[in-house]
Amino acid sequence: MTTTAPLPRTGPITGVAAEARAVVKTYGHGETQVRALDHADVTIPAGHFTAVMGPSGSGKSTLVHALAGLDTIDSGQVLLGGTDLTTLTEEDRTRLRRDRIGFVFQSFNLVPSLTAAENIALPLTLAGTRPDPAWQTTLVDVVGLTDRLTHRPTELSGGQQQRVAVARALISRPEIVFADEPTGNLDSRAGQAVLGLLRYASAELGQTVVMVTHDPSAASHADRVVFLADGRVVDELTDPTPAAVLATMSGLTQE
Ligand SMILES: Nc1ncnc2c1ncn2[C@@H]1O[C@H](COP(=O)(O)OP(=O)(O)OP(=O)(O)O)[C@@H](O)[C@H]1O
Repeated sequence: MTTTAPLPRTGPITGVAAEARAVVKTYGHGETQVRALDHADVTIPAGHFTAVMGPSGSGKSTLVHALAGLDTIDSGQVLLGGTDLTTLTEEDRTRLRRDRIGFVFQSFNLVPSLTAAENIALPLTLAGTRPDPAWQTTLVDVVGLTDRLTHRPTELSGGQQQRVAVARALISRPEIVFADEPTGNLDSRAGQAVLGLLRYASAELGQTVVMVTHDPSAASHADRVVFLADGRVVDELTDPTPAAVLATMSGLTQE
């Protein structure tokens, strides 16, 4: 990662980027019904790097999908900036995701037929706009892909593909970037590089980042970790260390 020049902040570093209020989400019906979120409350501060942890099945993905407008909820409120997502139509949510949110997935989700440069620019291409050349150059430099821009995903390592995905998530300077297990398919060195980038995006660019992870060491890169159990936020840590995250996780029980 090249960090020579100071970079412009992408947004405010104070205030609230997103909020879930008393969110309930159930799947299925009758006896097979599962309450994935059970009055979950969380506040995501703008410009911070927040990690979401919790035992398997505690509702992490469901919470992040609700915050990102990927899924509807049964009751409660989800706010992104000043927008209440629960009042939006499907079409408006789709547009909001495209225009205001960046995503990084465990499985990279790059378009195989496009080069790294084209993948990075894709959110803007889809929105009918073009990247700001200076910002694109800066991002490509930050993620260390300057000499890989004409490569297609199959010609890149997993770590390089995920760095393309991080640049793609940042290219439109979204209000919030959601990363769902971004290091889950990477070896530890490539994982460290991706975590370093997310941390850099937040600390140096003012980017709000929310990351779901199972890994205490990954979570310790965040400013704050929120812990879910049984569909609710039950604890949080500020300036986490891997040991503190592990200790908190050990104290959580899941049916
Ligand atoms: N589409 C679905 N249909 C039915 N049940 C679901 C669905 N998605 C999630 N669930 C259930 O909701 C609960 C919460 O799931 P969720 O994926 O949010 O948990 P998680 O904490 O992200 O788990 P993991 O760490 O294993 O990925 C689980 O009991 C899960 O089985």
